[in-house]
Amino acid sequence: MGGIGTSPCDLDRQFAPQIAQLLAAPPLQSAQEYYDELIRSKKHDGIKLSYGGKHGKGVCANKDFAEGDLVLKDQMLVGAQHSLNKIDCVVCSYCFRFIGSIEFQIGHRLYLQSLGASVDGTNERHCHGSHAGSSTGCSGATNGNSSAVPQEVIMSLMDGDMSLPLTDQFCLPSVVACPGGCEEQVYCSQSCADSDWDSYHSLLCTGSKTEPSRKAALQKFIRHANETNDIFLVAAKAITFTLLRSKSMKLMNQTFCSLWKPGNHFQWASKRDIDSSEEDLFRQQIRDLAFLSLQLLKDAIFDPECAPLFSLDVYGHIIGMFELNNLDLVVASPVEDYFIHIDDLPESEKEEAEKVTGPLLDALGEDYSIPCEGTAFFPLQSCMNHSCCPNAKAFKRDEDKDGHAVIIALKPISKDEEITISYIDEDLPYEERQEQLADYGFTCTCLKCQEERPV
Ligand SMILES: C[S@@+](CC[C@H](N)C(=O)[O-])C[C@H]1O[C@@H](n2cnc3c(N)ncnc32)[C@H](O)[C@@H]1O
Repeated sequence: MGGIGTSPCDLDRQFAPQIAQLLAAPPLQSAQEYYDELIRSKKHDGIKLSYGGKHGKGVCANKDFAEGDLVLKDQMLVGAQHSLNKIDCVVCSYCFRFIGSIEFQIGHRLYLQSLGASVDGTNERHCHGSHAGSSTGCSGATNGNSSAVPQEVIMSLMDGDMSLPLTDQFCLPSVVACPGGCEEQVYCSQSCADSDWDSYHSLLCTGSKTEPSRKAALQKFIRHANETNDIFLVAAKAITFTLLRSKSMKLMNQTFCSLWKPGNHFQWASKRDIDSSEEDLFRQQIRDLAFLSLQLLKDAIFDPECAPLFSLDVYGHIIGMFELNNLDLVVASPVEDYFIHIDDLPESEKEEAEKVTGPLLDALGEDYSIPCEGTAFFPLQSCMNHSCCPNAKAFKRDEDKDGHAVIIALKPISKDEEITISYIDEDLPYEERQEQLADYGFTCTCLKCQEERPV
């Protein structure tokens, strides 16, 4: 691993050939089989994958699209809400749809605000992704004043005893509990609860059904991730997702193939902000943090049959993929829609409604509209190559209420044309664009870059 010395992880040495195989570009045939099946099963008729283009894999149109058309709704393979964001939004832990009711969302937020609590039970709100280079931003700052609302009101909002005006127009799915009995995960339906259990959560649940020593180990792992970087929670999900599908090296390779991206090896974090003389030390610190996180995870769910999956090299690859690809999960808040609706009412109705809603809005503060935010890996979006003059973009519409990635055509796209998105702010000047794209391991040579490149 570059200039920072030998890996502290014994598994890296013990299983070097298997790890190399796991981290190598998947054979074309496996990749093709995987993506063809994904596109077929999810009925993504409008797109197809291209292999062996000048930037590796890419996504092409399988039909003509007009400007504004929906190109793709991509379901995440693995994702998680940011720890801190759990204070602001209660969402389904599988599909990330808001759940409960508008009253419950407001009551829950005011309740936690009144405790001044963070999600792991300590008394301070801390920022996830606190190390430099983390892609996880720090939202969840509340500037409201929950003490202005009596505790009884907060409790009756949470318990469903109090109804706010016109919330029947903003119905949310009711809350389904975790089958393992933990209070960390909640769902919008039994099918989401079951899918989450089968895909990841059966190995990560800290509920009463989990054996006590494993439960304690999991709690330690989760606490460490909450205190350092919650990207570790998503990485753990990627590992459990692979584990639950794989009981042999071959199966493990096939599953892991869906998570493979070029250029992500061993880059623990963005290098751009760091003075090169400090870089080795910095990278070592990040690696040590990840190693500790991995040890805690191993204490909880190690499976000797899939030992290479618990190597630091593999953990680093997964973290690198999430950090560098900046795969944001965003779901707009129905609480925002609700207050906008109240604000848009005819004056007399508005005045009446605001007698009840006004104090709650004041108590929530400016951040009343915070969306659900997290990190996710979207299997097809992540096959889209970059252009500084893209023909598509990720853009949620009003009707998109869950954690899917939604890709919309920015201009007409013809059948067989490559679909490109911009990984960065494409309006930045040429030099800044190239600097940011260097983190992704390439220099952009799109038409716009060719035109703007200084001679
Ligand atoms: C999210 S992946 C896109 C899919 C990728 N081509 C593949 O084969 O899986 C991002 C990686 O694709 C390559 N890539 C994407 N857009 C590119 C571009 N405009 N020029 C050069 N390489 C690009 C880079 O290796 C980048 O790190």
